[in-house]
Amino acid sequence: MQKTTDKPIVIVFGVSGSGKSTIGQLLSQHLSVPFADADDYHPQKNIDKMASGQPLNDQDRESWLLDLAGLIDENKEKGLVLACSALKEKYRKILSSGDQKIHWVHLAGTKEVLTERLQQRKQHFFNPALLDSQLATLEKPKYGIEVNVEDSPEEIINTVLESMSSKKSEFGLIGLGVMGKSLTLNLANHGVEVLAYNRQAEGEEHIVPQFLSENSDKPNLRATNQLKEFISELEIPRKIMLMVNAGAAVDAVIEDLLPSLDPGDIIIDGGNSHYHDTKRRNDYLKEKGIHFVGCGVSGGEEGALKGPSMMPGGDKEAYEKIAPYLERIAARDKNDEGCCTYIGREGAGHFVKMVHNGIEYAEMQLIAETYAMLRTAGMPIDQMAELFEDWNQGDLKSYLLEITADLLTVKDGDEYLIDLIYDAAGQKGTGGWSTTAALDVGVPFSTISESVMARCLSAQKPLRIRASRLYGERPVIERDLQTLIPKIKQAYQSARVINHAIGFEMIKKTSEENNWGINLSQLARIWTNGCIIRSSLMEELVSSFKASPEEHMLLAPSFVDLLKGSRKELTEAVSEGLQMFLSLPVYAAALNYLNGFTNEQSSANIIQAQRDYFGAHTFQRKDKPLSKYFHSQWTNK
Ligand SMILES: NC(=O)C1=CN([C@@H]2O[C@H](COP(=O)(O)OP(=O)(O)OC[C@H]3O[C@@H](n4cnc5c(N)ncnc54)[C@H](OP(=O)(O)O)[C@@H]3O)[C@@H](O)[C@H]2O)C=CC1
Ligand SMILES: O=C(CO)[C@H](O)[C@H](O)COP(=O)(O)O
Repeated sequence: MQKTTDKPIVIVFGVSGSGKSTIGQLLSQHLSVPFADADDYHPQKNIDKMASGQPLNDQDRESWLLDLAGLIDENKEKGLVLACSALKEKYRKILSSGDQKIHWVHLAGTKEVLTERLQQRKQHFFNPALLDSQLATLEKPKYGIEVNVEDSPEEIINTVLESMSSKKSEFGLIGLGVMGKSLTLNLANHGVEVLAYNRQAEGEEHIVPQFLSENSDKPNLRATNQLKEFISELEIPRKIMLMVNAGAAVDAVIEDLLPSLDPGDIIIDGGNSHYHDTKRRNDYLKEKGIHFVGCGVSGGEEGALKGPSMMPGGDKEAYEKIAPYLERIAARDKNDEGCCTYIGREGAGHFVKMVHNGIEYAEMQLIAETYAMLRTAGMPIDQMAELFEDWNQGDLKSYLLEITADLLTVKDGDEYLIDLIYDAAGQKGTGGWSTTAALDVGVPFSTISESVMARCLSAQKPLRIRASRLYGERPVIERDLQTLIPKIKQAYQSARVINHAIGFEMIKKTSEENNWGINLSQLARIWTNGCIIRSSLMEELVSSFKASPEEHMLLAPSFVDLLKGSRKELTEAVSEGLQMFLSLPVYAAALNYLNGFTNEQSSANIIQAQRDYFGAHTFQRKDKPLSKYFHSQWTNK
């Protein structure tokens, strides 16, 4: 993270003869910060080489530049003006490898002026004949400020000070919706000079002025509804995060930006984009020299403000440039590390966010099914809120359980608000996309796909009303809550474990297929805080995947013990719920997965025989090598 402090770090750079030391010393006096001349930090072998008329090569410069980067770091509180040639971008990259914001001042002059200055120098080790080589080496940056060496020192100092006081923003964010507003404030609260943009759509003209007036106490926060201004007011390379709706809006914003961007600029898509779209955008922008990072963000409005979980993927080089920003605003794990890690190439970041949401869908549905069982068995809402609150103190602790306990306490007049909410679930796509993606790699995904289907079925409310009238009332079967509650608690715990195993298995398989190298333990770590599926189970998964990264989660001894110990309760809870005519698709899917997963002999021999019977699809035999395929004539008729 480039931190801006009262004591700035300024690097005055340019070829020999440009006056770096003179201007640097004057600047240091004006800014009241120490001055250092990079030439004084050259090892003797470099000085000798230059004095003998030989130019330094990159290898000669590397350790010198690293020493200078160390000097900058040592001075980050005191500030520093450093005079240094820093002719190439890669040298400047080493100098700016720390977390300090650097003000770059380029002293530029013509060859004639510079030659004349060098010829007037006395007792200096530089050989004027090397000027040509230095001018050829110089790569002018697109950032920082360029001043003319022919101006007087006073004029140069004034120009530099003026430019430093009218600083551009270091990070841009597009889309001041629910997430964009919170992320912008999060960045600003962490000292980032952030500039936000929201289009001036009809009826939305108030967004930018209102946002600014609500946050007028933050001097490092700016906002505009003029795209041109937004682009020109960002430091180069530009770092622009999009928080707009997934799909066409992301492409539209990219197209609007492209004509004004420069090679090396970085676009970060923080929305819930489809990972195939992210790969496509990655390839498209790469051709144009623009870096693209598809970054899953989870935590909702509050998480985005106080610390979300961040899942960046795509261009690793670009990620490294924005990592300090993302890691700084991310939630902290229990060891105070940021809940943000590079996930993998292409759309890997958005892929894991999509599966995160799949796991989220099923976790939400499990709580909804638990509510349905307890409610049907006669538990009042207030007691259920207390029960969930109690469960949330132990092994079942999770953000989703916590908010459910809370939302069950909310009343509207005399009624619980939950009883007034129309029971048709919405969805924006990620759960369904993850189901399709699971089918692409052939991974069983039943808890998650069932949770998507449950939302689809819930949305058919008018049809359900008619059907319920035709099929009649549910049977009223007396349930003893005291015996049912512990059963459901164990069933809930085991179904959650199975659901997580299904989600992580899908990530493992897809990562292998795409050669993304996703580290499941690290992924679980960044999901321990900030995101919607954070839980104590997730904490357990960090060490479980670390111990056996290649193994199926349900083969870990601790989970084998847990599921063996609660299988009976899971079966009984599902059975009792079904007898109450309740729809429990995710509980049932979890149980069916467990039964299928742990049965050595499945019934798929029948499927294979049927396929071969009607379609000559062939089959393998248990009593023959699996490399051989057989076909039978089958009919005895
Ligand atoms: N809400 C949540 O909990 C989470 C959402 N996400 C994802 O983050 C993204 C943003 O979500 P959220 O903030 O909730 O959405 P909002 O609907 O609140 O905000 C969307 C923003 O996108 C802007 N926008 C939409 N279309 C365009 C366009 N064509 N050109 C320029 N700007 C456009 C809107 O501008 P205008 O106001 O002018 O319409 C608005 O600022 C989505 O991909 C979402 O799935 C991710 C994690 C959590
Ligand atoms: O990404 C999220 C949380 O992690 C969003 O809240 C997302 O919108 C939830 O998905 P849906 O709207 O389909 O329920």
